[in-house]
Amino acid sequence: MDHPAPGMAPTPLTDHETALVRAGLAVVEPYAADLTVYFYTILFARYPQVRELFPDDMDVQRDRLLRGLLRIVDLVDDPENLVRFCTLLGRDHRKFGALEAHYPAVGECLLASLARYAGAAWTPDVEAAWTRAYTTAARVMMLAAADDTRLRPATWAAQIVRHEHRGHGIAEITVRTETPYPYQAGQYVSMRTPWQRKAWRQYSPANAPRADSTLTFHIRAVPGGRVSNALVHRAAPGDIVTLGPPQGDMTLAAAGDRDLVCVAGGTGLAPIRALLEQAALGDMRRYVDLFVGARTAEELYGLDDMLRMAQRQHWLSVRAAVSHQHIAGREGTLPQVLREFGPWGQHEAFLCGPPGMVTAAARILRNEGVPAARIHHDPLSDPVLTTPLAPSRHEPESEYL
Ligand SMILES: NC(=O)C1=CN([C@@H]2O[C@H](COP(=O)(O)OP(=O)(O)OC[C@H]3O[C@@H](n4cnc5c(N)ncnc54)[C@H](O)[C@@H]3O)[C@@H](O)[C@H]2O)C=CC1
Repeated sequence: MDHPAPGMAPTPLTDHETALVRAGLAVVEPYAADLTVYFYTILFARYPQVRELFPDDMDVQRDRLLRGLLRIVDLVDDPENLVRFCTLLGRDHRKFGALEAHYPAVGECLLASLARYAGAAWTPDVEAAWTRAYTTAARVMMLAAADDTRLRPATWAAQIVRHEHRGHGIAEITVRTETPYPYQAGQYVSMRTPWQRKAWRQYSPANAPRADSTLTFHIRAVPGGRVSNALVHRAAPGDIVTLGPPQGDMTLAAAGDRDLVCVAGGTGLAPIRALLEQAALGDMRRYVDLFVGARTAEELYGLDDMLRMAQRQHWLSVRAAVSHQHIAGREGTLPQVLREFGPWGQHEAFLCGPPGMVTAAARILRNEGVPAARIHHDPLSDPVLTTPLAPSRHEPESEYL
């Protein structure tokens, strides 16, 4: 797990300032989509040199700004987690080429956008509280980025050394980094291709770290997904992709020594596979129940591999669930099948796959008495504006301003 550098703890906002920041956000929230368009318009008009840091197609980026902003506001009275989030965000922003000079520019345009949409609610007190919140977050990000510069590169070049189609638009792609890429099994990685140089997408390596600096990704081409389509249908051995720093807390270190229940939907098998490979390398003293789901039996692309692992590892049992096809003994959605087995109350859970599946499986586990802190998954891309502000203080953070 990444820890913030010492000495970064900001002076916490007072309760009054926190309330003002939250109240300000509540006023503009109904106009959030317009606000983010306005923000980028004035940012690029006032600081044209910043434009080149951003992708041509800004749709995903707008959503990320909101996500990051909401996260910061959510943590504004929780200095420890605020520092942790901003530290990761600052380190991750190195890959975009973010410089210290950009932070005041972003702050100025953000506050101007908030002021415009908050109208009369943008009082001097609200402005002062927002200025302090932004300055605090930006300062932590800048310090973290500067510290990180001394420790590791901003990005890693990786050459594709194997590219195999696994059917149903899924490719298994192995890359080798020029210099060692430090990550833990279960983490995810942002990647960019040579064809869309500003577009970064997240993928989880499907393997535990290897001595030969190779990583294998399972990537499904999704409709309109320019990066995933390029990786599946255009990329070939010899092409160079770029990796950003690893992220995510879904590692074995998070699991204590309890038995595990792992639920993997579609290509969500990747990080779960990495975790199990990592577990198999150690002295395994716990049991693992793995549920692998797909829409059709043909799409259970990684099942055989997992069944072979279960033959070698006595601690692993594997069950498959097929949701859109009648297959005796395997029919059902992952949440349904999960409910049939158990009990899971004493387990540590790792979930990965479509957000709807992860949410449904997490709900079942919670109902069985598994505390939220023992249910691990990467952040879900739920629509930001319908996400409540207050909960999930301990959810792994990852999103990118
Ligand atoms: N680190 C991460 O967070 C990773 C996340 N993923 C995500 O995993 C997903 C995989 O997509 P596909 O392979 O197309 O999966 P898919 O659409 O083929 O579905 C896989 C399984 O999830 C179930 N499922 C889908 N939606 C559900 C819902 N709303 N409720 C209950 N069960 C549901 C299906 O029945 C099936 O068993 C993508 O959303 C991808 O972004 C993939 C890899 C890593």
